[in-house]
Amino acid sequence: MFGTVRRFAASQVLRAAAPRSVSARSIPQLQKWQSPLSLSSVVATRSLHSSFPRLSAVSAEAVEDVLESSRPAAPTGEFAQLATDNIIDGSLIKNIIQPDRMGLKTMTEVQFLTLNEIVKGDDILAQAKTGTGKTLAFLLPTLQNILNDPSVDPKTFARRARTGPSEIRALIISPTRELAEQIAVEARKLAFGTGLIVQTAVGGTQKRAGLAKIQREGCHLLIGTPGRLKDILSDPWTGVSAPKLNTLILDEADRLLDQGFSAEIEEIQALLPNPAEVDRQTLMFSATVPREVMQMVRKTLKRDFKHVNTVREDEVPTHERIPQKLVYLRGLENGLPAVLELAQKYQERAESENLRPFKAIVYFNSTAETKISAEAFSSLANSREFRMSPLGNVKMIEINSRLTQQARTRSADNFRRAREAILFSSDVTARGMDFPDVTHVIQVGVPREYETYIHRLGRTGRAGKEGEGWIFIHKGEHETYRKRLGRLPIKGDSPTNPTLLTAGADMSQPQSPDTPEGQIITQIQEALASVPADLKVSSYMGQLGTATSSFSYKGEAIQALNQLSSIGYGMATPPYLSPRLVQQMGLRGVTGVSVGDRPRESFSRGGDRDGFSRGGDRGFSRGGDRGFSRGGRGGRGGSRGESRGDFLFGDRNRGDREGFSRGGDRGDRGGFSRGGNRGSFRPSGRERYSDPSFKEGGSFDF
Ligand SMILES: Nc1ncnc2c1ncn2[C@@H]1O[C@H](COP(=O)(O)OP(=O)(O)OP(=O)(O)O)[C@@H](O)[C@H]1O
Repeated sequence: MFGTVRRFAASQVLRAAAPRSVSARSIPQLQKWQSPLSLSSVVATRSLHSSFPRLSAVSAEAVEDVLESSRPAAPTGEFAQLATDNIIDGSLIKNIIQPDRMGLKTMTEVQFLTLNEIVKGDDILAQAKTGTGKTLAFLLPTLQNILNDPSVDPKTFARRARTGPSEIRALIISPTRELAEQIAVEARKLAFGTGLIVQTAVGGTQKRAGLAKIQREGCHLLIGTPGRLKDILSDPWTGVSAPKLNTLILDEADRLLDQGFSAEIEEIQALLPNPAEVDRQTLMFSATVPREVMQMVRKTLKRDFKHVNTVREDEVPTHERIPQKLVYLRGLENGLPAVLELAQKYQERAESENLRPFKAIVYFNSTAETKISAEAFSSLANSREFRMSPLGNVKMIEINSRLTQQARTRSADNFRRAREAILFSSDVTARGMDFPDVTHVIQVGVPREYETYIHRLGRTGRAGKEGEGWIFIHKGEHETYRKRLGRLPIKGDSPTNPTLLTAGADMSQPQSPDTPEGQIITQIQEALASVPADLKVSSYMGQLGTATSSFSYKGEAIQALNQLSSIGYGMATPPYLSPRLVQQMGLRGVTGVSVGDRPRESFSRGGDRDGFSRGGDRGFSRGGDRGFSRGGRGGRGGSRGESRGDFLFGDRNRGDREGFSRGGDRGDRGGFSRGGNRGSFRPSGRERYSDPSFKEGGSFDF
């Protein structure tokens, strides 16, 4: 309502009558597109509390309209009709429907239900399952609204005239860099030929080059990650400001409003024009909206915001049609063999049953696990035997916040393009990333939050396609699993007839070369043998935080990790933990903890199996080159007190928090580009344990 007034006040009304621009009020044709949402206010409060228990924290007066969950699920409305009816500009629609462009025909439910409200200017909280087209749902009406703005002259754009860096009309904030870039790609496709200029501001990229581009070309729609946006907008020297901003969009809104980002989002809002002077529409989109963030939602949206919820009341907020399976691992060391077995079995089936080839994302809770797994599988993939196998064309790709932004973008692009691949990933890709044809999402360990599970799973089965979800956990994590994920439709694997034999195999025993599972385990053990020792230590340390919080008993977690280090990694002894860390983690007196301040080398020596000796001491001396030395990890060298030695290798210094744990990998920060004391990373030489798993217990300084 306010938005309508704002957009079509005075002189704007004239413009609204022009064929190109559209007003919900002035164009009668729009009425037939009027989403049922506007009719649902009478049931708002009831449905809010009875139908969406996860949202029960919202106070009744905060929400004016909530879409009844019983609405038809089928998408309604052809895109082409929107142009015919003069609701959306013809160029935008052409870009959507032309087969050589986006090639889409019909709106999805969330697109249909939010279009009218956004064009009208309402504040919206939209909740729809992963992969249901939320990006286009906010981009299309937002670009239309910019075109509707009479102070934006498309002819000027057509001549590619300079528009200036302070012409920003809409701002999209995304929690990760990859997602911001993906949205920008989509926005540029959509805006093609309209003259609208889309720019990005993401961390890890050269700030100066990005700024110069904005200054040179101007900007109507700016898409970025919180830190970089704040940097740019708060620095008067950049010349980039948004005095005419009409629309603020928070994608993955719940993530942006949780503790990790909320302060920055507030700071960005403070840099925008005062909403009392320049009316602003705020849009929030997410697949999940946990109750903890609802207070922030209320603070950020207007009192009369609309809540569009396409998640039906009888439905868990994930794709019910995607089969999800739980597999118990005998030991943590069984995780990678189980991944390989799953890949092999599927690929064999794919060939005979003509299924899509294996394209999987394997999620881990720590960056170090993604690194060690990618390294082991890459080495495996280089073997002749593997290349000749049905998995021979599968690309092994790694993505996490420890990589440079360039490498992250390259990994995401490679995986997007790949037909057959495994992406070993931290949570940097868990939200919003739209990789085509992902057949499997495999989660190793219990994810730290329910929402994390849902978003990760959402990388498969997108846009109506098939997919499978798998979760591998140690039996010691059962209780945490039950509490976090117990209500989801995840089927336990049959104990009597297990799908993955390697998951339950005793890996401490010699493996039979005559059984497929024996071969797989040997392959993985050999591949891990070639992994440098520092990676093994960092993986152990990375998992120390996650395991001690997801296992019911710390002793069991330590035992499982020690077994992983010896049987899985072939280490002679588990890494030593400094007395201080042991105390901070409450591990004093726990059986199996190796307390000590020994030099790093002493615990890193490769095991007695062939190949481990290679990865031994040498690995540590190279440690700095392996991507761990960036970001001012402050004094990794010999001058540092050895008492902290055992932390020099963990990816705890922040890397794996990539965005989804508090203060985590925060999209814009991953590249250490700032090196400041942001989040929990302190480059002062005082290492800080910031593994996501410590969320519950807080971070530790030592
Ligand atoms: N109307 C449509 N018809 C068919 N496909 C569509 C339509 N709209 C979007 N898509 C496609 O669906 C896929 C998922 O869209 P998108 O990435 O926007 O999902 P999302 O809801 O934002 O998911 P997430 O919650 O994971 O961020 C994309 O490949 C997109 O091109």
